[in-house]
Amino acid sequence: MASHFRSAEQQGSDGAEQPEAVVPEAAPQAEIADSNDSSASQSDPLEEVHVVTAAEPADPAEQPGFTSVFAPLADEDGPAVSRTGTPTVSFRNVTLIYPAQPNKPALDEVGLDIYPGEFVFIVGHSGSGKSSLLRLVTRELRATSGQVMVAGQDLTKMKNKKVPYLRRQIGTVYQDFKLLPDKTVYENVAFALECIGKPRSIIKAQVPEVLRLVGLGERMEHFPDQLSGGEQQRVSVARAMVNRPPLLVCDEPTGNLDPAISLGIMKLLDRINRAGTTVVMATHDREMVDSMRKRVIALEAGRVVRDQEKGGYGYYGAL
Ligand SMILES: Nc1ncnc2c1ncn2[C@@H]1O[C@H](COP(=O)(O)OP(=O)(O)OP(=O)(O)O)[C@@H](O)[C@H]1O
Repeated sequence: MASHFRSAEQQGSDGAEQPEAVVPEAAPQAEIADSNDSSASQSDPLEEVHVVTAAEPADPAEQPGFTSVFAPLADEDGPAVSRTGTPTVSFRNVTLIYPAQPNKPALDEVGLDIYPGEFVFIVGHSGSGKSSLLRLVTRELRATSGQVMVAGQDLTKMKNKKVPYLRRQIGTVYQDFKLLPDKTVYENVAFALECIGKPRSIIKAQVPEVLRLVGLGERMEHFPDQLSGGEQQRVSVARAMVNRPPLLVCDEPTGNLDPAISLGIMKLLDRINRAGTTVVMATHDREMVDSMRKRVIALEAGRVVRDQEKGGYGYYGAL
């Protein structure tokens, strides 16, 4: 599968590098809000392929040849992912040490490759390093040593000013949804596109489409506090996917949801993956991991202790 990523080097303008800072826990979604980013151009090849224009009929999904970020629901196994070409995510001897814990690496010499189209669960005890690993992928954090590559770009060397361009190619979904409470469902999703300078016509076409696809077509004018937890998580999935990112990073997306609702979210993420998006998900949800039979990477004390095709939640010590 070809990579849909664009090089951050091609996207940013040159200039003096900004001082490096550890980006706070806050939302990568908010990081999309790069108001100085004038290069959210319509000549973006990724977006030209996928964009739904206002001139199209009300339901583009009914048009011949329409391709969505969501594949049809399917019971059979998805297509095998060939692990060739440039990995979407590649870690080489990655160590991460938080200043507050200098003697205890959060990640310790981690090596892994995740290829385009894969669906990978990251599992492990609390504190094993799952969130830290994901935060390296989104460049919320920089590795202390080693190399983190995302779509061939070396994030350990990437200048801060290029990070927003990386982030707009990575959808993120979190346990706590991170919705803006004073914005409607529609506005929450539209905001992600507004922040990267999308024209209003594109926003008006694309936001209702993605909300219909997550089953919230009738809830667009509701506010987050009028929705159930599962519905709020659907909004955050819609927000993550509205710009068709090739990589979706999820940190405990079902952590606040009951099992039945979690299943619906997982089916949604599975459809997104089957439509070609690489999904990397940290989770404690044993039942979900066991039922999905996807690739499982297990961490223990910051080290990879298991990397298994069609794995189960398992026991972290087992190799
Ligand atoms: N900001 C921080 N400062 C110092 N240490 C941190 C920080 N964030 C995480 N850690 C430490 O890094 C290690 C890995 O934490 P991390 O949050 O990545 O684990 P996790 O597997 O995601 O845990 P959980 O399942 O509870 O979310 C832990 O020892 C944790 O205490």
